[in-house]
Amino acid sequence: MSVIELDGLRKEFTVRVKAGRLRRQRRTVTAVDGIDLRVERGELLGYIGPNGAGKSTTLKMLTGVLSPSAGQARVCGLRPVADRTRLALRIGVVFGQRSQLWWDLPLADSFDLLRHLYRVPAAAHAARLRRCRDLLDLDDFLTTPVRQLSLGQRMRGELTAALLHDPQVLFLDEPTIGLDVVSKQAVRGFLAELGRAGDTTLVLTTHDLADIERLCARLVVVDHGRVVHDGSIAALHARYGSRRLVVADLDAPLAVPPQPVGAALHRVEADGHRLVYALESAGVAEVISALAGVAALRDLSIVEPDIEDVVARLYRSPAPDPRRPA
Ligand SMILES: Nc1ncnc2c1ncn2[C@@H]1O[C@H](COP(=O)(O)OP(=O)(O)OP(=O)(O)O)[C@@H](O)[C@H]1O
Repeated sequence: MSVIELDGLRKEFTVRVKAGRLRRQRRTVTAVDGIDLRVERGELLGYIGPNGAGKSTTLKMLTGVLSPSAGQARVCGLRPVADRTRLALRIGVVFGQRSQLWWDLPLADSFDLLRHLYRVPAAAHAARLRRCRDLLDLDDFLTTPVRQLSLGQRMRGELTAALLHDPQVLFLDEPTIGLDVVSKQAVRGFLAELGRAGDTTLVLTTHDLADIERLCARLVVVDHGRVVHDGSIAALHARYGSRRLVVADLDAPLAVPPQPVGAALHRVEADGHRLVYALESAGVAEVISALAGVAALRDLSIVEPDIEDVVARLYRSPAPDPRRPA
């Protein structure tokens, strides 16, 4: 059994829109438009899409906050809405914009309350808290009231709070939003460590693609409520033909730049002093040897394909045809 099973999951909202000076008309917004998905134990899944694609609505259905309009969701074998209380013991949730901590209490007291709420045995609680304290550097602010914590400190507290009952699945909605680089690294490092342990399934939605690159072996891209890509980041690059680039700076421009087999001359810059090759079937060595025979090389660098570029191209492509599977 997969940890997450979605079959034709759909959510429609009815909204009232202005139709003239006084009249209002009902309109149906399809936020999630038939999602089929299987996520296995220990998978780290990036769930991304442009604004309004239906990511949060999907997470809300998976965590029992919203009922689907059609289709089915199973998380840890449970129906998220009908079995919400039992599900709460098996999942952890971190929503960047919302808190599950007690605002006026010191962070440590929130953790203690959560221990009682989830009925975690004292020894197991202490061991898990110790691990989070070490990995997330919590000790400096454990006695600080939550409302006085910085955003980065609070997020580290939220992650701890979501994990103290040892959930099978952790849902994270924009966990690094608004964090500085150091806090981002701390959060990503912690999640990577959690992923390496292999027991917890992670579902991560984010607009920060560096989160995905650092953490997720599998990427699901949604648009207009439908899945438009499901696979690795490498598969996404392959699908959109993004290639590694070799940037060669020359002492002097060449009248005829070489054309190594398996690499395309992508751009000529700096009045011919810089040649940029896109690798197709050739490797970096072939480009270097083709250049070394005819030019004096001053510098050489390799530019990996940029996930931001390829995802932007995917977001700009036309809306998926609802009659065709992604
Ligand atoms: N409660 C609601 N009532 C009406 N429409 C809603 C409601 N919640 C979401 N929607 C609509 O459903 C669509 C999907 O919204 P959702 O918040 O799931 O997108 P998202 O992918 O999480 O976007 P973002 O990246 O901006 O957070 C949007 O068109 C949104 O306006």
